[in-house]
Amino acid sequence: MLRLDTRFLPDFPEALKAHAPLLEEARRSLLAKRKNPGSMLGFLDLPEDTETLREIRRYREANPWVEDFVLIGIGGSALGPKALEAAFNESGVRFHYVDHVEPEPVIKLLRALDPGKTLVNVVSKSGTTAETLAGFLVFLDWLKGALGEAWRRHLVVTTDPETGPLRALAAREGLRAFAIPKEVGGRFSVLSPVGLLPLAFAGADLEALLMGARKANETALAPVEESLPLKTALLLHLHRHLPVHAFMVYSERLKHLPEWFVQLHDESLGKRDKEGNRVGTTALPALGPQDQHAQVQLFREGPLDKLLAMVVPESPLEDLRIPPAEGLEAASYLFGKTLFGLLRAEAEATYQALAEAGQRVYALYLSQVSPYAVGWLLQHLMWQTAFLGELWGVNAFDQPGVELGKRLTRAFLEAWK
Ligand SMILES: O=P(O)(O)OC[C@H]1O[C@](O)(CO)[C@@H](O)[C@@H]1O
Repeated sequence: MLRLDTRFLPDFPEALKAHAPLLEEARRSLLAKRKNPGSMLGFLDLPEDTETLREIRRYREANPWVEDFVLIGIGGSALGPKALEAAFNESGVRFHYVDHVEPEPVIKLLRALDPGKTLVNVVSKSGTTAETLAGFLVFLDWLKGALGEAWRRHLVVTTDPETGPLRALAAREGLRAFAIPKEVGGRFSVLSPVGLLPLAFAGADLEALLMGARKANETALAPVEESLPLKTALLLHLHRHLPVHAFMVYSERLKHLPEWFVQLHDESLGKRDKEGNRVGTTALPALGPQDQHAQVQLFREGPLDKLLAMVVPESPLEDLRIPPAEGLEAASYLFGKTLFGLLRAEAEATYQALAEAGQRVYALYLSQVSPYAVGWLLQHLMWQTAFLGELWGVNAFDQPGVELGKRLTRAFLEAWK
């Protein structure tokens, strides 16, 4: 269950009424694109794809020997699985993310792994990303060297259904490959095999995750006053003059979720609009309670240049009572309380303190950090982003601004050889 709280934004209900026609139009124009090839709205259909889910389950069951899972991918090809696996790993399979090109951690990982118990999953929609290909080449060589002809069983590819170098390699070598549907872009791919395959090895409840995402689809299509993603999109739209959008999550298990959100928000919405104006707000990742001791000072007394979203769980799956101890009277206010009670109190206190400071802040309450609620939250945020693309007049599904850096990297590598 996901619930929006805007109690510190008393002007919001009026604004929602006033902007209902604008929101209706944004939704209508988004959905009108749905059937156009290249509209990249395939993420809306992923929660219904039970066939892919079955295929992934069968693959997982056929490979019970996996003890270490190495995911090689970057950006949208890594951030979603990383966020979800950290929250829902029930299997004890160890996960390693090669979403960088720093040699020392790669060498350390290669030395620690047993190739016979390792599954390498290379994930890239395009199949051309330099960091991913570099990591893949290193691991491919390692698998071949250690396992001889058996290397194929230790490699699984997640890529475009038809095109790209990884798809071609998989076809030539007869490798097991899963498809990221054509109409699904990297940062919208967490509920495709990009996320589902690693999560199957993590033993997460994939059904519940997708069920939550289906609920988000339902609320996105609901009348404006009940449509959660239209409402949060409006909150961001009304505050677009504030340069920073802090996304603060009160859950250790969801500690990587803000990183996933940063890519979703910044890469989708930070661009030129149709008139050539620079558009976008900067998502700032924050974690509670840790960032109460790092960023909240700035949030309280620094510039009033932020819209803050706080993601707060309402109940724990399990809780732990804080025991008393003699001689530590300074902590007596904690005795007998629970860890979750403290977490909730801290989230509430920060929420109120930020509102009192004059920051614009709202909360998204998660019934629990469960696959269902988190699946709902992820799909909700993808809808929010797609709606904002309409409201801000930008294509939320491309990323022209990252191409020059890629071309220059290649030029430097060639010049330096
Ligand atoms: O999945 P790919 O094609 O390797 O891309 C990885 C990431 O690189 C980008 O294309 C550009 O940063 C992202 O949009 C994407 O998530």
